[in-house]
Amino acid sequence: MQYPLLDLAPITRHLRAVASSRLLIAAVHHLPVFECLAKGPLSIEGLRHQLGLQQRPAMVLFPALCAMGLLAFDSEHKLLITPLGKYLLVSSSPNLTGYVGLEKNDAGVLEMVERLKNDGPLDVNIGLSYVKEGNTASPMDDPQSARFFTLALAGRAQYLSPLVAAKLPGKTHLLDVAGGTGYYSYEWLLANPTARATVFDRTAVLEVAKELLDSFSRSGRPGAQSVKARVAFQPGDMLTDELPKTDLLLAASLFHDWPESTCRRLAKRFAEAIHPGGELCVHDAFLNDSLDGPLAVTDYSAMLFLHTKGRAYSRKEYAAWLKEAGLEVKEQYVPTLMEYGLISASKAYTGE
Ligand SMILES: C[S@@+](CC[C@H](N)C(=O)[O-])C[C@H]1O[C@@H](n2cnc3c(N)ncnc32)[C@H](O)[C@@H]1O
Repeated sequence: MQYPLLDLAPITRHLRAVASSRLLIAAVHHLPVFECLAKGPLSIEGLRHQLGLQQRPAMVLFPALCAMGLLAFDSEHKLLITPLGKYLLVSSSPNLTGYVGLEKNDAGVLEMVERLKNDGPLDVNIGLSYVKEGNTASPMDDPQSARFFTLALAGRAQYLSPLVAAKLPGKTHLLDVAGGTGYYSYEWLLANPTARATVFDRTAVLEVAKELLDSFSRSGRPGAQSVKARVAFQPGDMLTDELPKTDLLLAASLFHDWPESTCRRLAKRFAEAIHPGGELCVHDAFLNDSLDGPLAVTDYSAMLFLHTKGRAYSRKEYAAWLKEAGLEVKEQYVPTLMEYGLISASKAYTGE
């Protein structure tokens, strides 16, 4: 790779923008967001109730409309329509509602509307990408689709992992939960030549990770050959199985696949797996604490909403779960690239 790295964010921004276009059309033509607010500002909860939306779709839609400059928060943290957003009211003359409605019956828009209204697909037995929960069949357990979804993330992980590895602390053992390709572990082991790592994921995903480790070891990069013997692959269910104890736990692009209640549960499970003095690092893209952007992340959140059980969260939301799990959250935010960054939290020594 060439250094300094070129930020690939423009590519993912364009990719994700389609999901937020669908949010915009849905908000104007299928959920009367602007008409509801025409009577005056409403709290998030107030607007959510008027629209009949559950929490997750509301927290995908409202921040996105703020990031687009169409809604904003007033001094009482109520949502209002901005001067730009007023052009999406049928009572405004002129307005762009007709123009925005050209694609209102597009299949992708209708799918977004269904998922917004229902907080996910109508058929709850549809296997969602990157998610394995309970007895519902998951594409991550089917060899063919697990390979497809895992390899789809390989380029991003391969590109970001040297940067992430350089910013992670040096410890003796890394637990890469839901590690996918395992690239974050391989790069971290290259940077920490005596450390070990465990990649924890579903069996079918780990089959792909093992092949990628083989190529990584044979890449000819100095030290790469020594990495293979220091990696363990552990198949399992991170929601129910006991996790190996570790002094550094990485949760890369993981929490955003899950609803808030599961994120809380995961934070607790991860905190339990960390030795006193150890650290938990989250590599992800974060909403502003004010929940009104940035646009690149609200676009991403719309895409995550369509394909997983999650959405993008703010650093404040992560901090609350990690604190609740007994960890000490660090103030520092370490940006990487492609809108991602690292936040971390440590587990206090017990003094034993
Ligand atoms: C979005 S991918 C992230 C992969 C990797 N951390 C990365 O950043 O490239 C989420 C991963 O979570 C794994 N996963 C989902 N549900 C799981 C579960 N219940 N137990 C273990 N792994 C799970 C998936 O198989 C997938 O590899």
